[in-house]
Amino acid sequence: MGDGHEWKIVKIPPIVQELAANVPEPPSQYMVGEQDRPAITGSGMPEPIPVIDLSRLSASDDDDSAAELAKLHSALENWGLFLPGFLSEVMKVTRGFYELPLEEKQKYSNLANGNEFKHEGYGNDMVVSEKQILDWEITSLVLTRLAKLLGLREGYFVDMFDEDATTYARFNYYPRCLRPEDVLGLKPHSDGSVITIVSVDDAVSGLQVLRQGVWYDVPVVPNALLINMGDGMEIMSNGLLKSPVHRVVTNAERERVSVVMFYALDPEKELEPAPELVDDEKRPRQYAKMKIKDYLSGFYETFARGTRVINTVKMSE
Ligand SMILES: O=C(O)CCC(=O)C(=O)O
Ligand SMILES: [Fe+2]
Repeated sequence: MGDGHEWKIVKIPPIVQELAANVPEPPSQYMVGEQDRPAITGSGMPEPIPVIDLSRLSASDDDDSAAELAKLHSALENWGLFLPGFLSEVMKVTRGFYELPLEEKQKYSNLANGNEFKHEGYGNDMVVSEKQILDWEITSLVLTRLAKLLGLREGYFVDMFDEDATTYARFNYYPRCLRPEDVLGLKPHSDGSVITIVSVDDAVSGLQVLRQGVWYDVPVVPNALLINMGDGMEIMSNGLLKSPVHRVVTNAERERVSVVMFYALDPEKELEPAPELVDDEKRPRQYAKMKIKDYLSGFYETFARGTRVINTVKMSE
């Protein structure tokens, strides 16, 4: 995750997109073992993944926002993720951003030191940046509400994202695969971020989430975003919020894409439960302290082996 770590790659695999274009059947190393075979369609849902209205969530303290906060709480307890009622929200946040006073908007300026042009930021040529800022606006709103939900100071999580915090975008492309029952698009994992925003393919499903040992399909909602908790949030919340294990199955008929924004902390910072959420009697500390950059380097290694780095910092009961 852009932490400057260099990876020793044992063998460089072929680019899957090229492979898919040239060979009809996936080679054997892409086939998962018998016990890991993906059921291409997940099980029927015990209840739908909630759609949360972010504008209600941000309303001043009234019944509406309390009800929405309760809904968010149960979404995260049950799924670790939720769908923000999105399109109208983006319009609102966009409008809100442009309505900010000039000096506020210029905090996001695409000019460094007043004269060096950056690719991202507010200014005359603001192409990529708009979405980035909106994503961050949404992320900080959610982080504020999560802090409140956990009984922390509202700015608790937002303030942890200092200027060295890393935002990392991943563009996933899953080619068509003739053996979807044998080949996964993305192995089961939880994200190493604090929070992740996913813009999923608006037509092709594939993302599945694990809940109590059962895989469920995350439904395709056109133009929707999906927000999920990452390991950083599970650790900082001392396990009160869970970072869901998810995977992507392949599809024999259609290719699929997704764009994922991971919000992670400064690699030099330590990751550990918020002291306010640790209580030696009622809720002992569940995770040991670890430097973010060590966590992230462990992340890639354990991901490659199909295990979870979070298990390495879990305290034994
Ligand atoms: O493709 C997706 O829907 C999810 C991708 C994902 O989980 C990831 O990139 O970490
Ligand atoms: Fe993920």
